[in-house]
Amino acid sequence: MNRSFEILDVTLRDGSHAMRHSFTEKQVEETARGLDKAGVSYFEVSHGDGLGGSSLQYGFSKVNELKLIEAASSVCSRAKVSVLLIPGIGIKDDLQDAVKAGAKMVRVATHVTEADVAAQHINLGRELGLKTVGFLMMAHMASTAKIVEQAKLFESYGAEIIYVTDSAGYMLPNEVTERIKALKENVSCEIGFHGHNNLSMAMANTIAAVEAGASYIDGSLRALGAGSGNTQTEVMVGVFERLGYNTGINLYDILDVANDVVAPFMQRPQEITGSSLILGYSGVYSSFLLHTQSAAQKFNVDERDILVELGKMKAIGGQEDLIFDVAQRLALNV
Ligand SMILES: C[C@H](O)CC(=O)C(=O)O
Ligand SMILES: [Mn+2]
Repeated sequence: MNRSFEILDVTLRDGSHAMRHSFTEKQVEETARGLDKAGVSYFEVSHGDGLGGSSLQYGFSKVNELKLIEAASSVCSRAKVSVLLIPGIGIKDDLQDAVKAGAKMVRVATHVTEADVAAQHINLGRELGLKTVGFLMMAHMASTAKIVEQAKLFESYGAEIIYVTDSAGYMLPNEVTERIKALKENVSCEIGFHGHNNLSMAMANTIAAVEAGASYIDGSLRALGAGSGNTQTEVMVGVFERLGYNTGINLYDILDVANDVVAPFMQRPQEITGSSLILGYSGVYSSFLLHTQSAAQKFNVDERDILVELGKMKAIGGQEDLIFDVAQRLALNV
């Protein structure tokens, strides 16, 4: 039986945020081997902020991501490695190097209103023969009409799949349904959805996305990802089987890699805490969580106040330095 949709696992990329970008080759190799055995078709490996993300602004990687991509690719017999690239953070050379290391898919990620910065990278993805995806981040910050407009740009550049990305874990199922349906009606690419669980909506939103026609869905093992984490891959396999879909993934095998490989290296349980809930409530980029915790500690202010303020300012990915500015202002009461 053909798969009803593809589950794309992002443990080794979104999980990099939760791991403070400290993945080792051994962790990556063992996770990749397990994902491959379980029947996952695509999984992502990069710094949490994509190729070239290792920096003072985002956090330095313990191990160069090209080595991690190589390690993952070397143990896969069926699964293909995807990489994330934010234009300007990652450059064309990074993508070419990632292909040499074994990448077979690129997801070119932009803020939801900035698809126009992705043309060159999407073109390059196609030229290199990669499965090429446009990934619209912080999708809650734009109207459905705007998302359709931006998706049409991605499509015109050659993207084969377009993602609605709930980076802040802010969206509710009806909002996901509306956006995915509109994309299905207005572009001919396949549609994907990437969720975060800050308001405990990741699974409900994922079901809404699939029922509205999404054919690529992101998840991570043990939910390892930014903020409260992503839709949990192994739980998705169970839930969608119960709903009558064919995920093509073996439930016991995916449980084994989640529990025997990923759980032991997690730095903390992936739960909804006060601060990670506020990310969703205020519409703040999930990967701001750990930076906010560091800033709150440094300036002795409440993490939640920083996040609420960032939400009001409509801060977006790439503005991580604002977190420290806000914490300092709160500390000085100015
Ligand atoms: C660079 C981001 O972490 C991409 C992502 O996973 C999201 O926006 O969510
Ligand atoms: Mn994410």
